[in-house]
Amino acid sequence: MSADAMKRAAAAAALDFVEPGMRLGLGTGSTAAWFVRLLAEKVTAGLDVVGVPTSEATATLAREVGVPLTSLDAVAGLDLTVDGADEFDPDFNLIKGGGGALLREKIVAADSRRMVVITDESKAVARLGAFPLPIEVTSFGAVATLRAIAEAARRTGHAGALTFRAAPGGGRFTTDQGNAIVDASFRQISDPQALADALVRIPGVVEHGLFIGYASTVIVAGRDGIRRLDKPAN
Ligand SMILES: O=C(CO)[C@H](O)[C@H](O)COP(=O)(O)O
Repeated sequence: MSADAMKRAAAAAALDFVEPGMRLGLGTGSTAAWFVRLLAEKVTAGLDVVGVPTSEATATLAREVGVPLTSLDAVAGLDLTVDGADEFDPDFNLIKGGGGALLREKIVAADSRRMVVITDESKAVARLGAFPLPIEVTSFGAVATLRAIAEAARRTGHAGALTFRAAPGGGRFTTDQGNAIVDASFRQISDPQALADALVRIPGVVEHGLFIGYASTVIVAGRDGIRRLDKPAN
C-alpha cells in the first residue's frame, strides 16, 4: 500500500464513528483531507452532518466537495473530531501542527466529545519529539518569545534547535490567525506535560502542538491493514 493509500484507508475507517445528525470537527492535513472527501461521498448519498473546519484549507476543500459547514460559535459543542497527527505515543499524546493549523485544531478538539486520530504506522513513536514540535507565537516580540521558549525548554530538561518556519515563497510562515510558528527540534520530549505547562506560561506563545489528553482513539493504517487503538477508560 502506498503512503497515500494508507492515509485514505485510515480516513475510511474513521467513517465508522460518524452517525447521522453529528456535528463534526474536520481536521487539517493530507490524511484529514481524505476524510473530508470520503465524508462528502456519504453526504451526497444522504448523510446529514455538519462540519467545523480547522483551517481555511479544510474549509475550501469542504466547500468544493460539498460538506456542509458551520462555525464553532453556532453549535453547542461537537460530537466528534477526526484529525491527523504528526506523531503519537503509547499514551495517546500527539504532536500536531505540521500543517500550521494547531491552534484551531486544538480549539476544535477541546470542544468535541471525542477525538479520533487518523494516522499511518510512520507516525507511531515510543517517545514524542522526532518530529519538530510546532509552537505558534505572536509576530510581535517573536524573537524574544523564541528566547523564552529556549529557557522554558532548558528548565524542563529539553534542548534543541528552534527555528521560525519559513513560508514557501520566502519570509516567515504565517498561520490562519496571522501568527508565526517556531519549530522546536527537541528529538526526545522526556516530559510532555512539564514542557506543555512551561510553554503556555510564556506570554507570546499562543499555543503549542502537544495534544495531551485529547485523543481517545487512534486509527493506524499499515502495510498489513488497519489497527484501531482505544485509550483505556480512566
Ligand atoms: O496537525 C496537522 C496540521 O496542522 C496535521 O494533522 C498533521 O500535520 C498531519 O498531517 P498529514 O496527515 O498530512 O501527515
